[in-house]
Formats: sequence, structure tokens, C-alpha cells
Amino acid sequence: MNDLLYVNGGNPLRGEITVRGAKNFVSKAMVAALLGETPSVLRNVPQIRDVAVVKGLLELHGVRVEADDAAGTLRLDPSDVEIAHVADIDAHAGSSRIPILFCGPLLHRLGEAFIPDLGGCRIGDRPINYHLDILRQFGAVVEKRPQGIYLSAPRRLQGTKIALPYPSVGATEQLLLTAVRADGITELAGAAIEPEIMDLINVLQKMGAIISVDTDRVIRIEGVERLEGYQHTSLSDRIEAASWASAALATGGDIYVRGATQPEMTTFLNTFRKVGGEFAVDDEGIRFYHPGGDLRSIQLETDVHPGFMTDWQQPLVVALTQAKGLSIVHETVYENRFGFVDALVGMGATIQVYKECLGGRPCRFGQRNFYHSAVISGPTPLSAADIEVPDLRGGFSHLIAALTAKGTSQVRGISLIDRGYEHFMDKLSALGAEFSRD
Ligand SMILES: CC(=O)N[C@H]1[C@@H](OP(=O)(O)OP(=O)(O)OC[C@H]2O[C@@H](n3ccc(=O)[nH]c3=O)[C@H](O)[C@@H]2O)O[C@H](CO)[C@@H](O)[C@@H]1O
Ligand SMILES: C=C(OP(=O)(O)O)C(=O)O
Repeated sequence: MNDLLYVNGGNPLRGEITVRGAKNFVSKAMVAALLGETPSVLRNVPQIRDVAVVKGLLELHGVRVEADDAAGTLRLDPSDVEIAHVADIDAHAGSSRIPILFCGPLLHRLGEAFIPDLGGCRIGDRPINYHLDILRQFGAVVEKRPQGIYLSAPRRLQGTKIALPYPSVGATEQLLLTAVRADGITELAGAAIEPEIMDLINVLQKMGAIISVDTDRVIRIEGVERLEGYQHTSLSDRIEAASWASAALATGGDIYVRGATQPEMTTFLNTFRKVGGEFAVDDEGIRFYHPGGDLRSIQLETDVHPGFMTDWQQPLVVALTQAKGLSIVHETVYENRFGFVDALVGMGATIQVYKECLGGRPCRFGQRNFYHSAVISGPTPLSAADIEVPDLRGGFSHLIAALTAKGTSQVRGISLIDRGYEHFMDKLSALGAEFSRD
């Protein structure tokens, strides 16, 4: 795909699009298939780059993957994984964050694992210290190697008791994927409880795992000897749905997102309504629209679930440039997720970033040198510009800004958006967007 898009903005996006399975679940469910003794079938799989990357990694390890892209089905057969070698895996270094989740399943199957350096969005340092601490507590030996880490489990992995300093999504998934086949009981305090994690628990339970989730972020797992394959339909992508909702709001449009589901979006829907957007939920999806009149400024803090998700923040900020008054956004999950606003300022938005915690409560980044709060003053008309996609959600935000701005913008590096937005150009066309590729 060509990496430059000419976007002719200033027109409302109107129409219907469909979202399929969640990027942040599907990739993990694919890894879970490595734990089964029999094949797994995953449905509602979107055609996005992160899925292709994980498919490639699984195949390198010997998993036979049959994909029906149109139907959105993957059949994952791990029967030959015992003969797979760990060489060549570093070909995938820097592609996504998922390789770190191969540790537990590979240690259980092969007794060793080589994990290439991770990719993913550069929205902060994104350390993996929680992951490595967890693996060590299960009894894994971790060695730093050029371009990655090598792990081994001289004895079988042993269940353990762990408290996370912060409810990390990836670390919680690391623990789940490792504990289900470890000896004995594992207890995790301070767990993340995002809907995508709950769906991973659904998958693992279908495979034969015993997992209970308490109301106070405590997850308890009784290790079992053997897991089978699963058949599962992914929950829908609430980040993609919210991104299109923000596009409807910013451009003054009306988008029906088929596949969007209310329970996973409650917090987003409350915020969308406070800003002045309207929505209608039915059994098939959610219609998001700008009802006319002024949008309202808000005060917003990103947080772990059930708070306002950090991945919803970047697209919504573009809509906030069109709201009347001062909006305050305090990013508490990542220390460096406001880099994308420079381009918006270049397009005419009035946004100031601050190192202080401007939300209602201090966060982990408050006494440090991170610009993690933003004040957005609106409404400001946006004008067309040449912009470069910085990361996945920041890139989608730039696309929304270009669609909101009058005139023709050049958006470079758009292939990054493929990592999490299925067929986004077809969807833009369906919504009446005017754009062309170089
Ligand atoms: C592929 C995927 O599912 N990505 C999602 C996942 O990322 P990911 O799983 O990487 O995010 P985490 O929840 O782990 O990160 C949250 C915070 O914990 C910190 N941290 C994390 C791990 C660690 O070992 N040490 C540490 O300090 C991170 O730097 C960050 O500040 O959850 C994030 C929070 O909902 C989302 O924005 C990402 O879209
Ligand atoms: C931060 C994100 O993804 P990743 O963790 O894969 O970089 C995201 O989906 O917005």
C-alpha cells in the first residue's frame, strides 16, 4: 500500500461501517491456542497487521494456521509445535507487543523461548519489568540476548502469589497465559480487568482452565495438566468503534457502527454524551452522531478499566478542538501520549500540554518530567496541512483532523493505521470521505 494519502476535508462523514474483533483480544487469543493440545477456531477476526504479525510468529513456531479472511475465521493447529525451533524469530522484532506473551505458552510446551525486542506504539517507555518479574516468580530463568530475551524453565513452572504495582493489561495477560498450566495455585492482586482480558479468560476457561475473578482485582488460577483447543467468537473492537464515533463528532457527521457493543463502551458513551454527541444503541450496533449546535468542553482523565480508556483519548481530542470552551485531558496510563497534538496545533487547534496533573487526582507521572496533561481551547477551525502519522491512534486522530479541516491535507505514513483499523480506506469511502492515494 502507498503510504501517502491526500485528504480533502471539511465534509461530514455519514453512513455505515462494520467493526469486527478487538485487536487487543484477538492477538492474545491466537497466542492462547499454543497452550492447547488440539486445534482452536477463532471467529470475528479482523484483517489488521497485528493479526498478520502474530500469525507469522505462530507459523514460525510450527502452528498450522488456516485463515478465511472474508469470514474472519482462523483455525490454529499447534500439534507440531514440539518440533519447532526458536531460530529466526527475531525477524519479527519491533513488529508488535505480542511476542512477550509467547513466554508462558512456549515455556510450558518447549521449556525455552526466545522473545524478540517488542514494537507497538511509542507513547512512553513501555518497560516489560512486570512481565519479567512475573515469569521469574513462576521459576523461569531470564537472560538478555542481542535483539531480545532468552527464557528457560529448568523445572516446571510453579504457581505463585503476585501483586502488580499497577493494573497492567499485558502483565495480567502474561500471568494468565503462564498460570493456567503451572503447577498449583496462582493468585494475582492488582489485576487489570479490561473486557479484552475477561474475553481471554473466557477462552482459557473453554480450554479447561480454572480461573476466578474477584470484585477487588484479585484473579485466582488453579493450574491444570492439559488444555484443549477452543472455539470462540471475539468481542468487538471498542477502540475502533470509539474512533469512528469521534470522527462523526469532529466532522459533524453521523456514523452507524455495526458491531459496536454498549457494555464495553459505557464509559465512552457517557463522555460522548457530555461532549454533546448523541447515540442510539440497537441489537446490531451503535449510531453515533452530531446533533447540531455547539459541542461542550469537558474534563477528562484516562484510566484503567472501567475508567476512560487511554486508546480512546487521541481520537476524542480532535473532536474536543471543535467544542466550546476549555477542555482538560489528564493522561494517567502513558507518560507520553500527547505527541500527536503538535500536528493539530499546526492545523490551527489551540492545545497546550503540561507536566502537572491537571485532572482531579495526582497520577504516577505528576512529579516527573512528562507532558501528560492537555488543555484544549475551542472551537477552532482546522486548516489543511502536511502531517506525518506518529502512532496507531495518533495516526487515526490525524486522519480525523484532516477530514475535519477545509482543504487538502497530505497524511504520510498511513500504513501504520493498518495495525489496528481494518480496511479503513474502504470505510472512509463508504462514509463519503474524499481522498486519494499518491
Ligand atoms: C496490545 C495491547 O493490548 N495493547 C494495549 C495494552 O497495552 P499494554 O499491555 O502494553 O499496556 P499496560 O496496561 O501493560 O501498560 C500500562 C502502564 O503500565 C506500565 N508498565 C507495563 C508493563 C510493565 O512491565 N511495566 C510497566 O511499567 C506501562 O508503561 C504503562 O504506563 O493495554 C493498554 C492500556 O489499556 C492499551 O493502551 C494498549 O492498546
Ligand atoms: C497502544 C496501542 O497498541 P499497542 O499496545 O499494540 O502498541 C493501541 O492499540 O492504541
